[in-house]
Amino acid sequence: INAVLRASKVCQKVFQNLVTSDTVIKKDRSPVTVADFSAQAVVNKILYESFPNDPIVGEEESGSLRGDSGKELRNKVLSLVNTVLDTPLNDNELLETIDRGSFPGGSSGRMWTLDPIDGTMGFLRGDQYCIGLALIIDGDVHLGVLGCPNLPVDLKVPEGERGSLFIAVKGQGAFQHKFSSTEETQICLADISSPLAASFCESVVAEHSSHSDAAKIASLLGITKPPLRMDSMCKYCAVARGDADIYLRLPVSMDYEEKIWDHAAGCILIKEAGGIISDINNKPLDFSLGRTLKSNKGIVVAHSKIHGQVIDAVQQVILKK
Ligand SMILES: Nc1ncnc2c1ncn2[C@@H]1O[C@H](COP(=O)(O)O)[C@@H](O)[C@H]1OP(=O)(O)O
Ligand SMILES: [Mg+2]
Ligand SMILES: [Mg+2]
Ligand SMILES: [Mg+2]
Repeated sequence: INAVLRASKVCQKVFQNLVTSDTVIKKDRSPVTVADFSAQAVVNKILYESFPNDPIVGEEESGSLRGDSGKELRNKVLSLVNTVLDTPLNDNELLETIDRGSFPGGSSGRMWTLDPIDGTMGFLRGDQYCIGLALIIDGDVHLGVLGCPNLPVDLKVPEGERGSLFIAVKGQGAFQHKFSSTEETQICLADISSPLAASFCESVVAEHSSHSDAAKIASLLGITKPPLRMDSMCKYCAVARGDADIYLRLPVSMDYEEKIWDHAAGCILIKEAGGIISDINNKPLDFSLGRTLKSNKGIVVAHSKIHGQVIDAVQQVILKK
């Protein structure tokens, strides 16, 4: 929790200092690059202090921070990281710390998986993004922490306080608290018995999840509410606390392999909040095969009472293609 909150703070600082309307209009990704590396360094360093022997499957690697060509970026990252760490890092320690995330994954032992910023498009727009961390033991997710700096504490009060943290521990339930307090409330999916009344959420970016297939599935299920479009793993958080009932991630290209850091923390959050998570073929997500979910395609999340009906509709639409 400490690691995710400090990484969230780093991302917020980057946004305040570096992201201007100019960077967004020019589609300049440099602020998010600084934030990606800084957040991964912060989480990896804090994990190392408590669990020096645990390997980490992290999204980023230090290549573009090395040498003369990486000096400017490296210096930006280093000074940012050292504003939130208790013991400062030097150049070499920074690179080593980031590259502690290079573990290839697999089916045995303990490992962490980290997405230092999920939802880069949302980050740059000032919308939703997430720092996602999960502990996997023998291929099974045991713990997930998701930091959502821009997610309203209550989605029904969109102008209210932002900054929501989500925690799930296997067998212990799912919880939310505000960034500004440590008081936890238990969360669960909205109770729903028919897809007719459901609302669904999906990616903002249509290249990540087919909006047209989702519209057909919604129509088959009789869903009339418009989709809640949101970047990042915040979609898992929204469904887990009942802001929406279904999360559809429908493959656009058949060769894309989902990454484990994009789903591990969300997966346990959904299960502990009483939901079902599978791929589009109703197969459980398999986190034991390396850095990607190579045996799965897409994601379907829903309350256990309607997940089967959602899968039937997904199958009808996908098979027809
Ligand atoms: N073709 C794709 N299909 C599904 N997800 C993708 C695809 N390309 C990239 N992504 C990943 O989708 C995530 C964002 O999802 P969302 O749109 O729901 O916010 C990112 O982690 C991004 O990975 P990457 O970091 O490699 O760009
Ligand atoms: Mg991601
Ligand atoms: Mg990322
Ligand atoms: Mg990325």
